[in-house]
Amino acid sequence: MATIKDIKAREILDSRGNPTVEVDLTVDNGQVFRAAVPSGASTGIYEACELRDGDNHRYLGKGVLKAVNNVNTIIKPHLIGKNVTEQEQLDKLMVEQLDGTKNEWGWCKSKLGANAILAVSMAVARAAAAHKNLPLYKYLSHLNGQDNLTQFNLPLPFFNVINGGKHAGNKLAFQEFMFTPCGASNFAEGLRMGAEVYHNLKKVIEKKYGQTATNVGDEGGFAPDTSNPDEALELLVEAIKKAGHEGKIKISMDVAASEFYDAKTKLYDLDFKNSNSDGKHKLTSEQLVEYFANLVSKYPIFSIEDPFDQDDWAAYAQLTARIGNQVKIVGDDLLVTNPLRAEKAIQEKACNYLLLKVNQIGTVTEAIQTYQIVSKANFGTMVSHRSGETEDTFIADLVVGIGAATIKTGAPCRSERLAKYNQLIRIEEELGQNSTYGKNH
Ligand SMILES: O=C(O)[C@@H](CO)OP(=O)(O)O
Ligand SMILES: [Mg+2]
Repeated sequence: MATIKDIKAREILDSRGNPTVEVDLTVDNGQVFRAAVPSGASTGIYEACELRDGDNHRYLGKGVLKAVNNVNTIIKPHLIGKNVTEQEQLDKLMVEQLDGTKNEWGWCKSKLGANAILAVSMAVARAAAAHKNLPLYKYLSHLNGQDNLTQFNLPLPFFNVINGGKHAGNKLAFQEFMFTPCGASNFAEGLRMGAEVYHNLKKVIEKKYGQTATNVGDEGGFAPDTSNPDEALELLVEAIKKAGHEGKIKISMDVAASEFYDAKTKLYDLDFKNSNSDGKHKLTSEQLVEYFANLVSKYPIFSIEDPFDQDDWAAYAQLTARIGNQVKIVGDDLLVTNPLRAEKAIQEKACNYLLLKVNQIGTVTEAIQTYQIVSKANFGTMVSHRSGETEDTFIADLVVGIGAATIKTGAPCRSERLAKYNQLIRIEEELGQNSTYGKNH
């Protein structure tokens, strides 16, 4: 048995220079296991609570000293002496007994903070994996109810190379334009192709808009000064051709439409970042359905994430009925990795793919639970980073461990993104013949 001897939380900075929570968990033999939580910018309103301090002084972003203090003074005394292999019980103890806050969508973690709870939850999983002498992905596969697997799949990576929405200072409404090297023969080759397209995209953008247009957004993607999604897609198609990977790549978008929906008028403003807007780019849900159907007929599109606002269930169902057999309709703000919202989406046939972000729900146990719920309904799952990231690589092991088919963790540049992609390279190398790539997406 490996028991918890000490837990220490601290405030560190994420990739945007905002405070976030990191935890060091020490077990009885003296080994220390570390975990850090990421933070979103286009956060869904139904996500578990990310506890932030009231102050705005020390940094541009608000601090997380309350969450840190909750780990050090409330969670720690209750976890000391507990067995690290009891993930589910420990997560339950933190969520239900120590926190205990609930809303219509279940445990909302607003007392201790999902950021406080998750950092501990992830560190517990790392400690248990080490105790069982397993790489983290194999231990997470055990938590997913699959013991002694010998064969693992490496996911298709989705590189976010053109940034818009809340993640960039251009006028592009859609937040992310991604591509995936589905024609690669393994993950390492896929990552190389990713970098090749990325570098070619830089040249294409430079030629079209000039040197200053190659500035990057929060996730390392370029942020050219266009407001037109079609134009962004054309740039990507050209870069793929230029890199010589035509036919081997598919494209995905995260529209992050909650960011530009007006609940009063029920309109989506595709020009929401343009202060000189003539107001001509406001679309109804029905018009947006047509818009997406048209894009799907023109480009090799794999998935569309958050095509509508997080409460526009009817529009989701309409789009899924219309093009859901050709493309994945991915729920991020819609599902927020929440078991109850996942069940509602299944019932209403609102989408067919889960975006899984561990910090949206706040424990490893609940994240896996949501994955299992959607998997039973034949949804696929894309594991995801946040726009504010750290060097923690937990999600790379998670995607392989639970067997999710796809992952998005930004552009193939910037270390907080590459930390995850590079960890996947290592896992693939370790598995050797026992790995496949890009299966079951
Ligand atoms: O919307 C998203 O999918 C994410 C990650 O790319 O962004 P954020 O972390 O800002 O919510
Ligand atoms: Mg999203």
